[in-house]
Amino acid sequence: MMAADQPMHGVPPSLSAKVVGSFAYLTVKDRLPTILTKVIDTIHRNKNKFFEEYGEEGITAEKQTISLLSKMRNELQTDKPVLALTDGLGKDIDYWNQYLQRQQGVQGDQESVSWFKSPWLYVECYMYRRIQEAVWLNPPINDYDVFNEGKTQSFFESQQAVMTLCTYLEGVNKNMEETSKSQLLEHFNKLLKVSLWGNKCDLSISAGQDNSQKTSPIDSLNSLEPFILVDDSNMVWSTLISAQRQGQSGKTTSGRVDIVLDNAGFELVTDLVLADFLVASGLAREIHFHGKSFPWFVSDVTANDFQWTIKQTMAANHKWMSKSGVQWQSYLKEGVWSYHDHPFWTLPHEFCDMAADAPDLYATLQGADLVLFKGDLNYRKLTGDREWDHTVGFDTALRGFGPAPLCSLRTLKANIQVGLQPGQAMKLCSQDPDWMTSGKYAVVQFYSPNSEQ
Ligand SMILES: O=P(O)(O)OC[C@H]1O[C@](O)(CO)[C@@H](O)[C@@H]1O
Ligand SMILES: [Mn+2]
Repeated sequence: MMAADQPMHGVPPSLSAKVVGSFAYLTVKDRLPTILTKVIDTIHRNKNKFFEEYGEEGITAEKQTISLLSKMRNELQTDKPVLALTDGLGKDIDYWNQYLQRQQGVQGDQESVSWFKSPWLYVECYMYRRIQEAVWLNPPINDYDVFNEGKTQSFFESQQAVMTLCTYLEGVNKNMEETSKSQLLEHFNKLLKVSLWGNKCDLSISAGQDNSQKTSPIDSLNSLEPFILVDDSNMVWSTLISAQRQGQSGKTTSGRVDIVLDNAGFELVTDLVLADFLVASGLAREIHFHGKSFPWFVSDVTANDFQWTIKQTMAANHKWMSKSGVQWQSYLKEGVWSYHDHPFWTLPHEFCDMAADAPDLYATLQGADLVLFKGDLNYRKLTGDREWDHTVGFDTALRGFGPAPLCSLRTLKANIQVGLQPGQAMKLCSQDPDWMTSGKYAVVQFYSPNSEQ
């Protein structure tokens, strides 16, 4: 495993809060402490609930969790060294502690691996792991999801948009038999873009503020088109088409699509709707969803969120929404859809480390015909969260990561972007200085290992 920021020929340094005034700096200085304060507040507000469930033990656990979190907030704000994990509870602990040791080797000594001096990707991931450590160390509240309230709220606030989307899906699926290939392509493009823009709705960029979808997701698509900086959706389409094979019986079978999920709430619904369409249209045979094994980056999907969302959709008091939920549940039951998690998704590693550090996960992804990576954090990990020139190719920034044809569906919320045309970034900078962090722009960026010479 390479530690981040290791000097390597031609590979730029990691983004870091050590660059005063940078987006990384502002995130570590302001946004992360705000998130931590909200977590502390949430736990405190739920004190009575813990008491009702567990009595005095619940209250003691609440106090101890808060004290560990306040301690961490203080370490962060005073730029203290990153500490080894102590919970001994996750399968991931050795990976985290080895990563820290390597960072110490790269950055010089123990002192220098601190919150502001280390790679941003590393310390930001580490904060979420330390939140989990504080919770895990405190039974009986150790299975409490500190971000659950925000995730469920964002789902309920997007109800109108979810209903619109499920109604649209019903219209598409109902006429599938008579759909021509060009109509199919049109539906595919729409639902891929809905899933793309669904990524605007994460809760971590807004430090937990309301960020739900209020307008019709289908109607907004045309006006959003100019904000897509790279659009490789035609390559995603052709990958799906070329994965279709004629079976012996003359029946066509299609490929497997893996979706590396990002946020719960509206974004997850857009991903489920896309997955439903891919199966119903025969563009995919099987969908594997990948989520997080513990609460992560405020709004990311865990197994619990995944099941909860499908149950809520089933139980909705809206004909097409509940029909969709029932369909999704049966896809899961039949194994057409499956949900997976792996500790690697909640490690700080760049994805180019996956083949060496999580070979089982890499091999799993190799079984897919297409892997869709949702969201900003996945993009940061795909590209290593490094100071790449904007015109560097996506393939270069992936640094050998390519288990299968892959596509990033991401709205820009961090100052990294590769694969742009010469001059494109300069123009954006002059029109809209916040273009990389506002979530207003997006990319559909594709790479296939099969097209390598
Ligand atoms: O949910 P997403 O799209 O991965 O976004 C996570 C957000 O958190 C950040 O890491 C910022 O703290 C950004 O990269 C991004 O804005
Ligand atoms: Mn997220």
